[in-house]
Amino acid sequence: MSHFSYQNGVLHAENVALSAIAEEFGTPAYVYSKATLLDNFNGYAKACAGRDALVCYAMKANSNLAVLDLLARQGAGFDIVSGGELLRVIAAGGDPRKVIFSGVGKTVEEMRLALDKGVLCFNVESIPELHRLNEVAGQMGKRAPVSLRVNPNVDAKTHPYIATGLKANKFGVAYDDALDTYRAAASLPHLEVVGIDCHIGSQLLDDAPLLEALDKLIALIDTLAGEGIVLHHLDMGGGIGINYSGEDAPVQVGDYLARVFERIDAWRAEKYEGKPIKVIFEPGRSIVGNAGVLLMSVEYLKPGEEKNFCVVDAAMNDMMRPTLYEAWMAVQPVTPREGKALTYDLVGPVCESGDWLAHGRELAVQPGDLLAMMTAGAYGFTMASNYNTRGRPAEVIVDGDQVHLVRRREQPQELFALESLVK
Ligand SMILES: Cc1ncc(COP(=O)(O)O)c(C=O)c1O
Ligand SMILES: N[C@@H](CCCC[NH3+])C(=O)O
Repeated sequence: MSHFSYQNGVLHAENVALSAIAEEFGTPAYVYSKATLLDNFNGYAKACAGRDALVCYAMKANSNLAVLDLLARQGAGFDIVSGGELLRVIAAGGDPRKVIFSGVGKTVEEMRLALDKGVLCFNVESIPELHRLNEVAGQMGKRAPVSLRVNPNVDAKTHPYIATGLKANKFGVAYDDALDTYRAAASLPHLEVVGIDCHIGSQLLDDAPLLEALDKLIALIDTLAGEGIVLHHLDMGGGIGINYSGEDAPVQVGDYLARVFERIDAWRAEKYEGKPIKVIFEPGRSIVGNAGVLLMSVEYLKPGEEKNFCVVDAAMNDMMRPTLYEAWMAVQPVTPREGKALTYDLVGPVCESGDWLAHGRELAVQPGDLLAMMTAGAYGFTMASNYNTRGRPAEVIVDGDQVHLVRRREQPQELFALESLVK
């Protein structure tokens, strides 16, 4: 459930009017609802209660330290894809022993850092990566815990740019090569094979492809067990979608997890005398997506013969999803006004024709009005850039009637502070 609602004609985050936040912190600004964030995490935690299961929040979706801290305090682990993300987890008070390290391009330095901090597992994506990790662990006198990211070749039925589980994608080890890759991993002295994982794509509305992937992983675990390679955990990745349009009907997290556990329990009962296997999930979007909005102001209205443009102070550098995926994001006035609505393209000040946030929206607006892009908490700020020397937005967390500035707006001078002139 999301805690953004109209109260007395003004859009609120929990008990705080977004207009008050705009006045205090300026726009554009990302505003997050703590209650929504925790509700979403607790949806996973409840479905996992009493089981050997770990929810490793995929922090690429939103890695603000305050968000990580709130989730760590609920017991979350983290799915990371860089050494930088690991340092964020630690800075936020998260436990590295609950960290899963994913990604196709881990560097030697990143492997060293992760081994030194004692992460739970490396999700390895290729044979060369296995060899590099074996070497680095050997130099450090350690054994690296390893899971193979298997690419189960199932169609996630999502936008091609965010599907990851097909043969054509760069991710993971091909299903048909997985057995040989496990044998290679098991033969390396400084690796300890502990698990298996997959992540087939993002914004999945239906869990059928995920369950299909699960069946394939189960079959592989059985084959491996037959060879004496016994796995201790099964990581389903992330991918559960959210309702962007008001009409998307994503599978409920509780229902999906129940179906996963039902299959796993039946399989373990039949083949392993009921001995459980640890289950890991790596959700990102379904934890933070509907917990955030991007608050912006209308700068100019430009009526035209072909199109009307509503120029706002947020842009593609603040929120990439429309430009990158042609993603449809809901936009709502903070204080809806009476009067004639026009059809607008919502665009930012960046010098690119691709700088748009929404196309063809019916809006009754005037310059100075506030708009909120809804469901913007995931892959919003984390994908923001400084293009056009634009400072990235402030980030604010609302908790009931309290407002916390959790990242201040970047100032222009900070954007070139690392640069120097040719001597
Ligand atoms: C390896 C991995 N795990 C988890 C996630 C989180 O996915 P989502 O935000 O769709 O839950 C991603 C991103 O798609 C990912 O690449
Ligand atoms: N960033 C993407 C999802 C990619 C997920 C990362 N593997 C989005 O906004 O939808």
